[in-house]
Amino acid sequence: MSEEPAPAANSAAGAGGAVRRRPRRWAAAVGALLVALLAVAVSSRSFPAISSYSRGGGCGCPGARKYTGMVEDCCCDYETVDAINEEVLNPILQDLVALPFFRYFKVKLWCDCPFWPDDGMCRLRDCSVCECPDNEFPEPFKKPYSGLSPENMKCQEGKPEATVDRTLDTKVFKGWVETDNPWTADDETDNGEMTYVNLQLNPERYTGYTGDSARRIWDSIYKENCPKYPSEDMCQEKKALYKLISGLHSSISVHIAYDYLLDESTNLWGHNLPLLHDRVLKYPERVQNLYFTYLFVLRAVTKAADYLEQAEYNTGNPEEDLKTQSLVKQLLYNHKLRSACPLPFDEAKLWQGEKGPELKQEIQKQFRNISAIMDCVGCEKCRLWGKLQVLGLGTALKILFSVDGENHLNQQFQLQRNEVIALVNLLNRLSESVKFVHEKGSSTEEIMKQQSSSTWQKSASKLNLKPYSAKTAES
Ligand SMILES: Cc1cc2nc3c(=O)[nH]c(=O)nc-3n(C[C@H](O)[C@H](O)[C@H](O)COP(=O)(O)OP(=O)(O)OC[C@H]3O[C@@H](n4cnc5c(N)ncnc54)[C@H](O)[C@@H]3O)c2cc1C
Repeated sequence: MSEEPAPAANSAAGAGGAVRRRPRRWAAAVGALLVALLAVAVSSRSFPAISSYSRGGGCGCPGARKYTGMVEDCCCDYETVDAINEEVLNPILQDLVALPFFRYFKVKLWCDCPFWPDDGMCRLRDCSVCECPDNEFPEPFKKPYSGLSPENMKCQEGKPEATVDRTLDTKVFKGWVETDNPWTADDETDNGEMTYVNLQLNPERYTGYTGDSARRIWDSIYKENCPKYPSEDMCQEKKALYKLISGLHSSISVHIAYDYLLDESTNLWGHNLPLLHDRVLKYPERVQNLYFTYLFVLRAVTKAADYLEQAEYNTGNPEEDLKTQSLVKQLLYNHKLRSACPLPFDEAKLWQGEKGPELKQEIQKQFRNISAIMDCVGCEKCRLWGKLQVLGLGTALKILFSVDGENHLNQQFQLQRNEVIALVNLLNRLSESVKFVHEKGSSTEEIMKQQSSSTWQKSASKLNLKPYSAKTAES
């Protein structure tokens, strides 16, 4: 696997503006215009259906797939992942996460960073999370009448003054237990500081969180907790941890590109395909790691099928709850999925050597650290999704590695309600990323190849504008 080149300065991210800088309106306008032009160029092209896309020639001819064959270290190929994702998994997951059981996530949002002082670097309203009033929860989640007016019944983004009652009714957790997850920092049992968030009202997208603060988080994760050694020096297990984090990172970048603030002055949101290219597509390894993480989490979900099938999905709304149960079953036992990709990832190959138990403890500690670092993310919405997705990964790790001698889940195996919510939402996020990369990947790459600096110069001269430079900005 090739080493990644040093990161280039990202013009697309620059168009969104750096943290704490005054926006340079004309530069932002040109940037937004170019992004919008590219988005139109790409979206006006016709995209073949999965089957013809998969059939592209294997000789570098137009239409050939860039990613073919087995996803590295997994047991399923790219073509199958794309087809199954689009036809089966993505539609089920999209419906599932919109249902009451899966849309409320319990999270401690205001946390002290255990490693360095908080340096909130978020500049957008979209960075902050809408915490939902207690009376928006499903019936069994409710505490007795709270006296809030009907206006407060809906969670409204951008209303930081909205009263949030954080009292929780422990009956909510009926049938669900509070158990420790050895893979994550112990966040779940401390109910007093938890709040419920409606994930549907807080989509993961561009927030403007960037610069030193974000960089420090990723640096600390990669350098201290899952370094990428040269392949030959890296054992399977450490390689898997690196790939999981890198795959998650790719997915976060894809979501930023998918839902980006193209023009702040008109509040225009849309796809930022140059950003997708610069942060993900340009590095094949990042795409590969995204597919790896998706298959890893999918394997965890299917491995826990018996447990998840029998879990209680009670929110006090029988119709919605029945739908939840039915969709969970469709997800777990879909025959197309089971026959096309019966074992997405083979976890039995890990921890086999003499040093297996020792290694497991070491990697568990590193992952717990990564989970604790999420408290240092300086943007509330990024922290919410960072915490949810790291908990989802921790849950996948717990499922895959809580096994008896026969590699079945051991008898005492239990999941918390929040772990199940995190796991399914994470799978949905990854599924969305895989879908977007599959749909837009090759055309974006093709256009980016053709797009040279001359395009920029042409567009800039038409508008009688020059590309951004510090000098012109100051003058
Ligand atoms: C937990 C977390 C959640 C976030 N959520 C959001 C969000 O919801 N919305 C938002 O707008 N911003 C979010 N951010 C910020 C976002 O991830 C970027 O850090 C930010 O946009 C700046 O991007 P960048 O181009 O500097 O590179 P970054 O994405 O910060 O990457 C830093 C460095 O890591 C390496 N790298 C990048 N991608 C990969 C990969 N896939 N695998 C391996 N190495 C890689 C590269 O060397 C790169 O230079 C989040 C950050 C964190 C830490």
